[in-house]
Amino acid sequence: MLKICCIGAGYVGGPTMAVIALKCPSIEVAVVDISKSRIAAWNSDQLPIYEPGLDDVVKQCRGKNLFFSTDVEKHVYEADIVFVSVNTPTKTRGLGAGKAADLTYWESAARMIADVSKSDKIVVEKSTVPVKTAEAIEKILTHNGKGIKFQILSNPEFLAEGTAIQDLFNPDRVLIGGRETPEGQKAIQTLKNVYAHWVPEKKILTTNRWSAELSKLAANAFLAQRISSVNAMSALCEAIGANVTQVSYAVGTDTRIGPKFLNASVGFGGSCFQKDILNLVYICECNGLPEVAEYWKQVIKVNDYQKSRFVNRVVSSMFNTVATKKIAILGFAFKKDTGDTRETPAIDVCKGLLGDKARLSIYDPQVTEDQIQRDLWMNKFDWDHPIHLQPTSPTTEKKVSVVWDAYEATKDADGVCILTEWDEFKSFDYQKVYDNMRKPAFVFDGRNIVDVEKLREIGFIVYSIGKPLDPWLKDMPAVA
Ligand SMILES: NC(=O)c1ccc[n+]([C@@H]2O[C@H](COP(=O)([O-])OP(=O)(O)OC[C@H]3O[C@@H](n4cnc5c(N)ncnc54)[C@H](O)[C@@H]3O)[C@@H](O)[C@H]2O)c1
Ligand SMILES: O=c1ccn([C@@H]2O[C@H](COP(=O)(O)OP(=O)(O)O[C@H]3O[C@H](CO)[C@@H](O)[C@H](O)[C@H]3O)[C@@H](O)[C@H]2O)c(=O)[nH]1
Repeated sequence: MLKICCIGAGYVGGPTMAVIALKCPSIEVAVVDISKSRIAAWNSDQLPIYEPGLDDVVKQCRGKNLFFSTDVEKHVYEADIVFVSVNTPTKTRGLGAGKAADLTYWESAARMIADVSKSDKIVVEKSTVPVKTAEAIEKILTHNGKGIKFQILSNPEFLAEGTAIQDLFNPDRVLIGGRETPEGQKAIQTLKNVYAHWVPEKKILTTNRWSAELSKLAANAFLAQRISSVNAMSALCEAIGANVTQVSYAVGTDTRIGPKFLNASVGFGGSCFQKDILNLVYICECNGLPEVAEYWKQVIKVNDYQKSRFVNRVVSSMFNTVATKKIAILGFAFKKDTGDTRETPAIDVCKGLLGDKARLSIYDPQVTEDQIQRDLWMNKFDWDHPIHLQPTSPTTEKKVSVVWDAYEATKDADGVCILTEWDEFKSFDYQKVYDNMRKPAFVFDGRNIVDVEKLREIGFIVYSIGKPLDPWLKDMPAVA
């Protein structure tokens, strides 16, 4: 029986391996992690991540051909194929700080593989890594002096959170990069055979390792660039009275452009886009391409601009101060259908409002108070390390309360900010919300999900990204 081990039981390792186990009953899959609490959660009824459809897949395979364990060395030793899906955060110190990927966890996983292995193995890069990481890892693995042969493949993951199971069941493509030698091609074929259990052959692309590594960074940069482009247009729409939804629809009907990923928002979040673009920028700079680096850097600058523009709108609309005012924050996760808050725009918006001394009442159906409090006080990039290495939750800050009921969050509030597009926010009883708020009552929709006209009829002053401005907002101080 072919044995697979995946190092890293996170948002990628967990769902990816669960789907491999489901689709390949003849393969034994072990997912290992240094975090005891995470593994305990994978073995319980309360999985460590919220992902639609995941519970069902895990329940079908766990204990049969899918196992979660902290015995990292045993499972690596036994495996034929070892996936590495550990954190690759942005470096906070030293060379390349603030841009380059920190490969500490990857390197320690590679050294451990070299130490415990007694048989030949295929090692698969699942984490998103800088170009040429496979080569560097190969050097660590092949210097073990034990004569064991390793083939390193790059197999980047393209799933998006909130739709991970659908994405894994029906991927646009599976990308496998390997050496162009006969041994490299054989390893590619072995991994291809795993995916071929459910992915049509024409969707399994094979390349050399550098192309595979770069394609992952490039795909994320292209996706994020679309969002920054439409967000840049949203600022212009507000200035001239156009409607960004109409503009992006008109633009997206051009089949060369396509309609997806053109929703204006308060900004993109998530653990990948910013980190991977910074990584790409660093690689460009290291390869003597400052103009190319500058081009991609702009995608992040526009994203930061969009978040601060939103905060400025809130403050300027409310008589240029939110000090002591209660602002309800609806949604904290970086997108709907996930409890993940890594790099969520809500962090920057909340910090901006707190900087102006607002009181916040936060509601998100999937994010805990502990997580929110930690996010609001953690340093940049600290969030992307294994959980047990992250700072613990600070003492509760009086200006932030976290509640489990959206109506409670909005009660007696001066303003409401919608920061995640949870479906439930679309079908709210906004009359009830209005009746229980202080007047004038403001709604700032960072996701363009509310019916603006209906809310204005109720009496709200409404700001919606990239939409013609409410007459109230037009007379307010200029927004930076
Ligand atoms: N989250 C996504 O949607 C997504 C999608 C595609 C690619 N990626 C990439 O995949 C990688 C993992 O991302 P993630 O979101 O799953 O991260 P994560 O933080 O959810 O999971 C990583 C896990 O690795 C564990 N770990 C770290 N070092 C270890 C070691 N030496 N031995 C055993 N376990 C170790 C951590 O404890 C953690 O549980 C990153 O490179 C990321 O860029 C993420
Ligand atoms: O039109 C859009 C689409 C998305 N977003 C925002 O962009 C962010 C990222 O969304 P999404 O890409 O759907 O989620 P991720 O889980 O971050 O997935 C991205 O990052 C992963 C990690 O590398 C990749 O595997 C995926 O292919 C890539 O889509 C979120 O804050 C969204 O709200 C918008 O603002 N407007």
